[in-house]
Amino acid sequence: MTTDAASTSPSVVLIDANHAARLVLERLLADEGVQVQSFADGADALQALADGRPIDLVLVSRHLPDMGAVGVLRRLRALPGRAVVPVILITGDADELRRMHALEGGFTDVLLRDRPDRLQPYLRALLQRFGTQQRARILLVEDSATVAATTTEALAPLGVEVVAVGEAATALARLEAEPFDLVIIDVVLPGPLTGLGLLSALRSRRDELAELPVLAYSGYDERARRIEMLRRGANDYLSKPIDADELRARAGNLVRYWRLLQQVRRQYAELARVAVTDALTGLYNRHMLDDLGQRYVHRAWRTGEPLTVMMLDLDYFKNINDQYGHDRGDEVLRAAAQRLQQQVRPDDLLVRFGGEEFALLMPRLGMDDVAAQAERLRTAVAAAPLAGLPVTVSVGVCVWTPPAERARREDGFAAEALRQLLKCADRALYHAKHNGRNCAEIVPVTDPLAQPVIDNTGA
Ligand SMILES: Nc1nc2c(ncn2[C@@H]2O[C@H](COP(=O)(O)OP(=O)(O)OP(=O)(O)O)[C@@H](O)[C@H]2O)c(=O)[nH]1
Repeated sequence: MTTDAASTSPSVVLIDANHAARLVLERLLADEGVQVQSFADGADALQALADGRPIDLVLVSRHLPDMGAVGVLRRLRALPGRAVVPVILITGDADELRRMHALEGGFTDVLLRDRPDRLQPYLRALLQRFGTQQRARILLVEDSATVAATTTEALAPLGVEVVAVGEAATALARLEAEPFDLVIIDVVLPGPLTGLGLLSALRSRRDELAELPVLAYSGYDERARRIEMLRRGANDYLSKPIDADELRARAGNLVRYWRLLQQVRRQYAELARVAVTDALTGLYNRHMLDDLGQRYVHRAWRTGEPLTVMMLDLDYFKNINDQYGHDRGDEVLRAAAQRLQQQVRPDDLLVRFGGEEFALLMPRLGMDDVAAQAERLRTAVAAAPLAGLPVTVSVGVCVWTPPAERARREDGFAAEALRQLLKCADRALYHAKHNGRNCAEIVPVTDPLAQPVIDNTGA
């Protein structure tokens, strides 16, 4: 029986004389999205396998009407293009000795007939590999059109897209412009940039092309050349004439390695994002304030430009929770964060400091403008309801103007200065709350490392 399916799914040949067992396996394979060709005897199967179409896996039972599984394996290996296709022996009993025998005899693996479910992990791995390679793009850098054509043909069963270029400089331009998962480079190339030059150009970059997998190959199988390519950062090396099976296996490995690396990178970036983001409001959290805030302090010290630190705290927020529930309180917090975010400049740093309190760092904002800015933020919150409720905010502001004479500061200065500036803004906030809320209090500071004087606010 032959199941027609899209040529993009993996192909499995099943050879089993037992009709019922065949049906079970066919169903299992079809459920996994695999194309199945199944046969009841060895001769028919071998005849079908002789046509050279890509096959990803062969499953064969121990006893067939016309020959044993070992006979199928031996004849299969002699067919063109079938030297490395994985062949799994299906058997009713497999004690350790028999299993070892089968593996030594050349079978890839042994599976028990009454445990067809054991086949599933094998199939999943196959499908995963297949799925990964399907979408992969390979750049082939080869000056001979004939070799480029045969190499592209050899890679075809992987389901990858192969783009062939004849020169290293063109390759570099394509790599800069489009995403690829692997570069296959002929070591000897025409033009000023040889294969070795292209490899060095990639490895000396500062972007992710520096790590893009490179499979180098050459017709001159010199040990020294091979070692030099590997030393310069090639991930693998092949000698011409290229063995198509070996090329596919090596290229497939490198593509998988690259995909895995990309996946790990994406996960790492996501983790890093989550670590500095407040889940409720989407604003940066306090960790980010500690980290980025020190850079704001360094920049102010380096340039002499003022830095304003604000603490903004929603008024009587507990009442909102008590009266309307915690969920509504959350909605108000989200809306407040959004409202404030709309008011700040791109290089201001707004974070959720905790609870119903926000911190805002505004570089280059000095005493002349700070009152207007604080008032703008305060009125932005009070102007319209947040999540349907009237809300006001109190603002504590600390404005730091670095002195005209600035010596180099010791390590740890920025962290401590930031801490003091936040403390100062927090004390100003306390005054704003004390003075009736829905207002701003501003404190000027020249040296954040000296205890700031709070009581001379312009309140
Ligand atoms: N819904 C919600 N409430 C929170 C969250 N974090 C803190 N709170 C609540 O915010 C309230 C803060 O109350 P208080 O510190 O007494 O301050 P307040 O009621 O805003 O009063 P003043 O700041 O003095 O104007 C507490 O009830 C906390 O439980 C949160 O993530 N979601």
